[in-house]
Amino acid sequence: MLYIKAPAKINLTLDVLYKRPDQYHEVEMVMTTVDLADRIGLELRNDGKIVIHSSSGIVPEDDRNLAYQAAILLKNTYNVHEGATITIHKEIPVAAGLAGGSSDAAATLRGLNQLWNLNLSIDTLAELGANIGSDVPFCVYGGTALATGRGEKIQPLPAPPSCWVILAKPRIGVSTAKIYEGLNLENIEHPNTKQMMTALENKDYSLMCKSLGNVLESVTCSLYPEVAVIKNQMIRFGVDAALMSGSGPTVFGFVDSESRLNRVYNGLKGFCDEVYAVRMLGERNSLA
Ligand SMILES: C[C@@](CO)(OP(=O)(O)O)[C@H](O)COP(=O)(O)OP(=O)(O)OC[C@H]1O[C@@H](n2ccc(N)nc2=O)[C@H](O)[C@@H]1O
Ligand SMILES: Nc1ncnc2c1ncn2[C@@H]1O[C@H](COP(=O)(O)OP(=O)(O)O)[C@@H](O)[C@H]1O
Repeated sequence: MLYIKAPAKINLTLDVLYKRPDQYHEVEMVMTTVDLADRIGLELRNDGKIVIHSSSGIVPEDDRNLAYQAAILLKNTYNVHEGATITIHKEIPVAAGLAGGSSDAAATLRGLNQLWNLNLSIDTLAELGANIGSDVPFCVYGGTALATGRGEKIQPLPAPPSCWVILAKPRIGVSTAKIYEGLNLENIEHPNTKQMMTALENKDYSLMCKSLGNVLESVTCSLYPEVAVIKNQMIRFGVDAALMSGSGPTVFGFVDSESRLNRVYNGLKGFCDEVYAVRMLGERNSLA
């Protein structure tokens, strides 16, 4: 059995520039992986089938599963005769703004590349992954990157300064399409992407905290007020900065001391059942 780690991502910035004729939005996002990860087990099958097992009751085990779609795409594109049993040990909350499904698809591409001895480059896998979803190419590379286009154009960035990340997910799932649809393009407060990139280059923690911004946050908060409630609680318990990730509803906060981490974590645990304290992974090569 081959095991591959599929980490969650957070969006340090998420900006929307305009709506494209293909109905996607042109975005500019600084993304980074965090150490909250699904584990994907891959086993070779000689009957050519792709079979999915998932530890989560809510993730589909059929062709709606993004890992299944990734495997079929790779198999058909490269005319592979073998199959695979793909076991997904789910740790990343589903429909949370943390790219769990995209990361499972990306890990499947990386893992099957090994299992089926395809010797494809990481760039080829990322290009293929764009057919599954906009966040899949970033997840193929991992680490920290600027994502543009509809999210599939990836430019590597330096790892963020070291700190703790607290994630809290209210008990709702959010549809990404619905949140993008709700965005009023006439009235956007754009985050300062360049400033965030400078913060990463200089490993400047306080500038990173100041530069966080996500144009989808107000859309999700107006549909689901509990997201704003969690963000305010996080700030009240003492994080240095907090932001919603992706289309939500997960909110993340940063602290740079362990004593404050414990205070925030325990405070949030009092009224939110899905709270995680993790490290950023930061670098591309941390995807063993
Ligand atoms: C918002 C983000 C930020 O990282 O993440 P999540 O909240 O999903 O984690 C991403 O842009 C989500 O990427 P992903 O979840 O892969 O989206 P896709 O499957 O490609 O698209 C789902 C739907 O979202 C909308 N969409 C997505 C990407 C984009 N640049 N513009 C869009 O308008 C479209 O309506 C599309 O049909
Ligand atoms: N392997 C998978 N893990 C999680 N969700 C999946 C997977 N495959 C398909 N999905 C579906 O993708 C949708 C989005 O899930 P997810 O990727 O967790 O969220 P997000 O896009 O907010 O980061 C869910 O409706 C879920 O049913």
